[in-house]
Amino acid sequence: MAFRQRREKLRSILTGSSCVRPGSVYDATSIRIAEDLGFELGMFGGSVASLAVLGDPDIALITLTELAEQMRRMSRAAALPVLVDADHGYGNALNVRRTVQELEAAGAAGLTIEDTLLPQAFGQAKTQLIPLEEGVGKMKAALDGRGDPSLVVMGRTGAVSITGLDDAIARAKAYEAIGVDALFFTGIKNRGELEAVSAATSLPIVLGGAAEDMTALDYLESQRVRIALQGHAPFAAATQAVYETLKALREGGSPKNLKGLASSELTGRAMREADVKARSGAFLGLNKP
Ligand SMILES: O=C([O-])CC(=O)C(=O)O
Ligand SMILES: [Mg+2]
Repeated sequence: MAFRQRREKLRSILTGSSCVRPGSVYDATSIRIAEDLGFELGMFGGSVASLAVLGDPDIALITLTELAEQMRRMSRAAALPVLVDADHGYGNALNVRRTVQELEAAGAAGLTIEDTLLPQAFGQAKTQLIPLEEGVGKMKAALDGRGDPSLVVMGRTGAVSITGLDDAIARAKAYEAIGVDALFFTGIKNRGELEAVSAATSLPIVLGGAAEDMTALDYLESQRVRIALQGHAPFAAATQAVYETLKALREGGSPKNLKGLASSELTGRAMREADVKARSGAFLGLNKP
């Protein structure tokens, strides 16, 4: 599916009236599994990008080249639209523009640019934000970097839990005024905060995690939340499975007694084996009598 169509699918989620929970994806296999399970959208978080590519924590060590290459691998493997966490855009506003160009070329359906100060500043243990004006410049640069107008650009802020609700609202309104396609909030802890940001803005909302009493889809829909993240359990599940498997083998277990392995049918589906067989027939002359 052309990148444009993937982006239009993401746009239709944002302009619709339902709230979807994206599948957390991080490589070619995970995106295909999410696609096969019927997820409408994949979420490629910065944290799982760091884990999948570097095995490192989410502290802005991954480079734009590495992130974009991982995105390209996913868009080559499946047609599921993917929303990419582009962190702070890998530098200042000019870097943000370049980041948008690279992720667009890699097939992202949408991306988020956040106003967090990254990487962490010297001597500052707590998360800090860049000034609102700098955030505005980054959002402007992100929109300017778009070659395909269907690419979704989201303005993201974690201000609610860092500088407070009023500042979060001021930032969201400023990003909305510039023309971003959606507002992505992290750090919202209760219904009152969500209702306040929703009442003060009019764009579709994406919620990066929510308290237990805020997860009902009809409630989220009533607050214009169109995408609600659910963390990155698939990567944690994969890590545990690799651990258990290696441990069992290291302790002398036999490969045939291992538990929890993908069946050959599931592996075959993830490898798109039927398509490969059909191509082998068509292009390698394997179906000739
Ligand atoms: O975007 C997300 O999925 C949440 C996040 O910031 C990350 O995982 O890095
Ligand atoms: Mg992140």
